[in-house]
Amino acid sequence: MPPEAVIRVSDLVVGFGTQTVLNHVSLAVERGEIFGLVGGSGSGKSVLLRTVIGLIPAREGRIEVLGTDLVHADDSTRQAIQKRWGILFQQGALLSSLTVLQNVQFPMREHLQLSQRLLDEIAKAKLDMVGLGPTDWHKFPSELSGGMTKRVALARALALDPELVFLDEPTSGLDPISAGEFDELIRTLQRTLGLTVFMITHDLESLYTVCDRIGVLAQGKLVACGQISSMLQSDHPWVKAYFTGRRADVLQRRFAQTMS
Ligand SMILES: Nc1ncnc2c1ncn2[C@@H]1O[C@H](COP(=O)(O)OP(=O)(O)OP(=O)(O)O)[C@@H](O)[C@H]1O
Repeated sequence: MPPEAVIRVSDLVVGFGTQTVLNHVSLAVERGEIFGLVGGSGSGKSVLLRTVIGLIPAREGRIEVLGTDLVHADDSTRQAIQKRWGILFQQGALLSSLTVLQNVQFPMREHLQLSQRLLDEIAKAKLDMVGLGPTDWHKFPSELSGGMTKRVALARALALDPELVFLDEPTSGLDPISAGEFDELIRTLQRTLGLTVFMITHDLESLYTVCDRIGVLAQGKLVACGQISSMLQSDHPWVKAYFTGRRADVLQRRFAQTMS
């Protein structure tokens, strides 16, 4: 049986005014994989993610998520699908007036009717999953480090037990050790919870270590899509420069060792 696509984007065209940002982009993200989307600054990665989750309208094309055509879906169908995904926005986007625990409970309050005791229990369990404990429960976002903020945002993204999570540059702004730990956390959660992950990243290390497949956007098109090994063989100038440039050297050697 062919793998099941959790996200299927076909011939997508998105633009603003006279600018076409995505020009007939097609891609599929399979169930259970970690798909990394990469591309130069301004290449349309965030626009693609925002269009898939319904924040930006498509001019043409088809977007299917979890088997539902979202371009033509009515509000209630769309809301039912939205409950099945979680999103980690770039800066964490925590509500500054709410504590860590309350931030994680926020989506549950919106979508579920649970007692306060149950909300507390679930939120604490989600925070435990991302490595945060009782000393962090009652802190406000301003009292958190960058890494902790990302962890709280991830716990919130997991609040409704999603099948699919969207991560917008999950390791940006983290030092290399924290970024590595966060990558490991994503991988562990993806395996234990059976998640499908769609993530935008600039982080080469993440692309090498956690992504099962990678898609590359350039000039409004998906110019490469596949495993890291196919990125290393690509003739596209941007893909070549990105994956085989000097910065990529150490990772490439490490990758070659693991493959031999
Ligand atoms: N709401 C908007 N209105 C008008 N233009 C927009 C809007 N959002 C994005 N754009 C334009 O779309 C293009 C792609 O932007 P996008 O944010 O998707 O880039 P990106 O690949 O995510 O970049 P980065 O890696 O720097 O975050 C840019 O030219 C940007 O100016």
